Amino acid sequence: MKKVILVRVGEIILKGLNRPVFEEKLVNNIKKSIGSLGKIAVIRSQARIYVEPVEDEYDYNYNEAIDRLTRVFGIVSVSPVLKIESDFNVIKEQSAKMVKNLIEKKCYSSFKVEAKRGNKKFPMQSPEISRELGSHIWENNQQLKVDVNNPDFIFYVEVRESTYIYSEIIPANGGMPIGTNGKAMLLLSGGIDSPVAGWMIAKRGVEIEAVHFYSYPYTSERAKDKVIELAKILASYCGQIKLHIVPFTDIQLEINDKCPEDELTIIMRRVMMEIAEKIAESVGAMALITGESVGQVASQTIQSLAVTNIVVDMPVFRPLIGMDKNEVIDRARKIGTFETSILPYEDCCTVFVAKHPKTKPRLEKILKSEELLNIEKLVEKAIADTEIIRITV
Ligand SMILES: Nc1ncnc2c1ncn2[C@@H]1O[C@H](COP(=O)(O)OP(=O)(O)OP(=O)(O)O)[C@@H](O)[C@H]1O
Repeated sequence: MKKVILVRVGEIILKGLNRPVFEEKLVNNIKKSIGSLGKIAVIRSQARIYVEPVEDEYDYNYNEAIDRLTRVFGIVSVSPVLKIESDFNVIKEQSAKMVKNLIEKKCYSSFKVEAKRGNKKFPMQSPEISRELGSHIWENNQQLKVDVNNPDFIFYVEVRESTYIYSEIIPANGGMPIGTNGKAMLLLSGGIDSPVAGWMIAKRGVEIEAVHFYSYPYTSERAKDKVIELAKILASYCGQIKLHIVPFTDIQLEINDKCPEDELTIIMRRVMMEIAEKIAESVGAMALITGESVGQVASQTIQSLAVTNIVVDMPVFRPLIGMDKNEVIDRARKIGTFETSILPYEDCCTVFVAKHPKTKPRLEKILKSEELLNIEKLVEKAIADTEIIRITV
């Protein structure tokens, strides 16, 4: 008898001839995610993946493994499953026991059994298994009634070489396995939006690195720790993240000193994009990601986004572009970044900020203001002094 986790995959099933490549990536990502929990095998079988201990009765941190698997992109759901011998007496005994445990924890009052027979050597057919097992479960748990139309829970039995019994299907995030869609560079602030933006693109199988602009001493060590914490939460989905912390103070002081006050934000944003693109190129990332959304703040009008965008050649992914703040907050809560994002530490964007920033900047005017700057060397120095932190779970 083994405590197994049944993993269901989503979109990669549609990948036709490329499917094995995607599956292999997913299996590797699963191994990386739970490898530290013990001697656990990851077995591919038809459209499913089984995560199971290498030895019978082997004890491992089952709940932690389930939790980690629900974060691996490419998985649509998981089920905690008991793998037992394909012998009907064993199936009956273990099923009645499993249901007893279940109804001690949850107040269920009705159920039905759904059986699937994959092993044609097994002497009973699926409807007979469902019927016989249903009545055995009921005899041992008479507070339950059978309801085939609208049961409180379904008890699943899959008879293959071995038999798998379970009742729970835990939804995961779906998406594509990380590493199947190239690499992108996330501009990660300490706010609510950019961690969600990074999560959404990572979900599509894109490996993520992150760049954070840090204006010490105008922003504190704690602001930096907060960004590291956000990157750690993202790494719990992505496996690992390389975080580039760029010292931005000298550049901000130069912009603050030489440029019109109402252009500070837009010019600062353009320099950030330029630096992020340079770092992205140096690590083989092919796109940038930001947490911008149309109309959210002055620097996110269409005119501002256009003036920001034009400074880089790489595609800029803005997955939140059409989302309302509330929708972003909901997502941030679900993925677990919200509580960290709202910690009240300042970001470099909030330190040097205009009272009335331009909402409709004109490119010619911005370029003219940028001529006053002498930042090429400062940019080079900021990149050279960038600290790299490798974040793993
Ligand atoms: N200090 C920073 N380091 C890295 N990227 C940043 C930084 N500040 C802003 N950005 C990037 O610019 C985007 C827009 O930032 P802005 O401050 O205008 O909006 P925001 O809605 O407050 O974003 P967020 O909630 O992500 O902080 C952010 O989503 C992020 O991608």
